[in-house]
Amino acid sequence: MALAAAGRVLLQAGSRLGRREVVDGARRFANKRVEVEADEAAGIAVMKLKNPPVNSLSLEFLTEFLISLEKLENNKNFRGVILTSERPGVFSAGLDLMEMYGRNPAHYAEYWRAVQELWLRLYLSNMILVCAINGTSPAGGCLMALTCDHRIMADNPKYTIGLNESQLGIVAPFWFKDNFVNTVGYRTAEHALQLGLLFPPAEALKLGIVDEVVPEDQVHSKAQSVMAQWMAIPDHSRQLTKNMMRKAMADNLIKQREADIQNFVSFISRDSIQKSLHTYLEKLKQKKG
Ligand SMILES: CCCCCCC/C=C/C(=O)SCCNC(=O)CCNC(=O)[C@H](O)C(C)(C)COP(=O)(O)OP(=O)(O)OC[C@H]1O[C@@H](n2cnc3c(N)ncnc32)[C@H](O)[C@@H]1OP(=O)(O)O
Repeated sequence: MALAAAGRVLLQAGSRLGRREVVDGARRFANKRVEVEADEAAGIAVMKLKNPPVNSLSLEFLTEFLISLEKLENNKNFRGVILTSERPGVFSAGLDLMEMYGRNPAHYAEYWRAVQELWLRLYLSNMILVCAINGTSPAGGCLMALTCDHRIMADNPKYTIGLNESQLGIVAPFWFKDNFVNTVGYRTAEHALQLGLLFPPAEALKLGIVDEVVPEDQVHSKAQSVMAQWMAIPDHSRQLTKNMMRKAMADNLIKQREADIQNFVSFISRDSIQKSLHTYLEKLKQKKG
């Protein structure tokens, strides 16, 4: 119910957003931060994250992304979505640090609700989600990929993926942790989460964070062929199976959603946590100079 109500609000906002055009038979919805190439005849859409410079998951990005996803979910002709980055090199830098630094509690609460919504919508999507990870994908970026049914990563040792929150002096919340544990197993997760490890493609493959590693120029063609394989499975049996595997974990967040928001707000508002974020942001700046 809560998801449906949130969806209606998003759709109302969505009707005021976006530009449409038809390119090579595929409809393109181009919001500012998300580009969707929607091939209705094939039943497949490619969603490209487009939030320069590093595809951080800002509140504006999350709103636009959720609107685009909702449009696809509401059109029964669409059965599959390929998630990728419009900027090869960075899939997503994760949650936007500026949404969690120096803001007020009401802003933190609004932001966290949107982050929860992103995870719930992707994790519980009835559509087939294939992630074409064409760049680095730390923390929230990794979480987005973990919600997908199949993950393909570009074979470039410069790219890394994982949940590095610990390195920032923050803590991955229980539902990030649960999604990670269900993907890589308890011991690997315990080790990687405490150290905030980021893994290059070959290691990510060994641990099961990604399902395949392919040469960089083949990520998209591979995503299309994997999608074709998944599309051959009857929707009803695939969807019921997905729901059976995922519902309990999603319900666990849904029933504690408000408490999780309060927990985030009080954690992120602490002086010590704000100081850690400040230090991390400074480090990012220094890396440039
Ligand atoms: C109880 C609950 C507790 C709280 C739970 C919170 C869970 C948090 C989850 C997260 O996702 S936290 C975010 C984690 N992300 C990172 O650690 C990635 C940081 N970024 C990088 O490592 C690099 O930027 C990059 C992604 C490897 C790309 O490197 P590149 O050299 O291409 O770009 P940069 O010069 O480093 O960055 C350009 C520009 O973008 C800013 N920026 C980078 N990442 C973020 C971000 N996540 N949010 C906001 N802004 C970001 C960076 O500072 C630069 O800004 P300017 O200096 O140009 O102003």
